[in-house]
Amino acid sequence: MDKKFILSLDQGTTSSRAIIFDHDGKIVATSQKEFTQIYPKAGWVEHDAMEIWGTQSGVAREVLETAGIKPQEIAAIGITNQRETTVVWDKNTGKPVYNAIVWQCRRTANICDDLKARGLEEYIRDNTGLVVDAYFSGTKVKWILDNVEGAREKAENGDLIFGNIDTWLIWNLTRGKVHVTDYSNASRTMLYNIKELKWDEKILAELGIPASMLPEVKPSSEVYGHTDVETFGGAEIPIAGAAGDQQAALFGQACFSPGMAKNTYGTGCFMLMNTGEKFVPSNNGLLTTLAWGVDGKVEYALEGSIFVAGASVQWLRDELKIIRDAQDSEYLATKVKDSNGVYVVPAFVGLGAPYWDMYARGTIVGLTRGAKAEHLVRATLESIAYQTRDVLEAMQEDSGITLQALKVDGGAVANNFLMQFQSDILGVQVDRPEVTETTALGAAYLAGLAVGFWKSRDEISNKWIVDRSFNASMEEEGKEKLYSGWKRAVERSRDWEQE
Ligand SMILES: Nc1ncnc2c1ncn2[C@@H]1O[C@H](COP(=O)(O)OP(=O)(O)O)[C@@H](O)[C@H]1O
Ligand SMILES: O=P(O)(O)OC[C@H](O)CO
Repeated sequence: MDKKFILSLDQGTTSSRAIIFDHDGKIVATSQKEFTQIYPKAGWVEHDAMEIWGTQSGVAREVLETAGIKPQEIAAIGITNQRETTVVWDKNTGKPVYNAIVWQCRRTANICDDLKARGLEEYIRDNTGLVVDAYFSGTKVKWILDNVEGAREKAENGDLIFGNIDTWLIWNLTRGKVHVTDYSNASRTMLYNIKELKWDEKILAELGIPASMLPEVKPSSEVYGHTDVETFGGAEIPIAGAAGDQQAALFGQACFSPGMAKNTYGTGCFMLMNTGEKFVPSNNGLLTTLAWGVDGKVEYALEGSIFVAGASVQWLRDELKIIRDAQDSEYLATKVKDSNGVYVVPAFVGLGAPYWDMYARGTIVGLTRGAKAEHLVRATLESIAYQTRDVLEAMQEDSGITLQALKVDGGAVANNFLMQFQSDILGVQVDRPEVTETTALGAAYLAGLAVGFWKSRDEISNKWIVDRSFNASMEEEGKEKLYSGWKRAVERSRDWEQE
């Protein structure tokens, strides 16, 4: 049977998605399911790893059925995932010993403080490219070993294994045959030495994590194994690519040359710039990370990680209940001419780049008696654009490159008000491509390249098509005044949580 499609599995923070792409890189069918967000305490975030597997395998089967495509027509599967989120499971039973600890979770802030107090910050930055923060997987693994009864003993006996969501999905898709990750995901653990390309023994020892728990690190475009015969009605489909969702989006946006950058607006917002085969350290609060391993080499990226972007729109919808749907935010924001001096700093889980403040918390400032729900909605959307300016400035400083245009993608780029305000506040053109599911597309490209479905990155670059460009039209003085208000608001949010 002709293999005409690639199936991409995009396991995000709030939903599991399966998308089928054709040879033109166009979406043929999509299936998506949201899953439970678990908040056991303030600042803690968990997912049920079995629910993640259940929803992800469910949407994969569903998308094939609804599109009327047989599993035998799928040339390969590509995996992309929310990064850093940590699963530890028993390799004999396949059962997680604890809920997945999500990248946003702040419970390990004290473990991070301890690493800093022991003087490890510089070593970790130089060797993993990361700042010491509860964001990354390493301290989450330690927390599980320290807090789940019997876990440390089992881990030391070699019974427990660790993985981010890519590893967890590949393990389940192959029914426990394959325990791997790719370079991009490994680089988010704070356990992987991105210069020497190996697990870092010193950090593992400092955190007390047995090396036997760790997956084998592989290129991002390679056949890791095949799906178990029972998963997709008898077909053994090659699993041929994997990358963390932000790196996959960089690939899907065809940012293949040094200096090319994209910003993805999902739950959080993540700006990545390709820096080629060079490890570029940051002096301005960004991360250095592995973009991918492809064609026998690894490439690096600079990253600005913003923890809360679209999630703040979900907060307006689910907690404040002032919008019914994320897309209502655009209509409400445009009903007022400005935010009336209101700033929302959505530091619900602390602040990521460039501030790295685990103790910052959400703040609303500038309220007056005339402040309306519309102003709050507008200020929330504007906060996404301001945070992006914070990281763009850091990135231009670190790379020495002034961006002429920014490629954007992710769920929230559907919001035209946000995109226009983004361009205005940056003073940079914002380019939205036709396919905004760039994360899934990047994973599809990685898998397709591994099995010869696509031949080269050049072939892929030619498929990138712009849908709409937004051009900056705000005058300089007004723009700078608004931005300086944001900087003052951020200061108010900092160092708040005292636990
Ligand atoms: N029209 C919109 N305006 C603003 N935010 C939106 C809009 N549509 C979706 N979003 C936000 O985008 C996010 C979903 O984007 P998605 O790329 O699917 O995220 P993730 O992969 O993190 O789950 C949600 O947080 C949602 O609130
Ligand atoms: O689920 P997303 O798309 O918000 O991505 C989450 C990031 O991978 C966290 O690092």
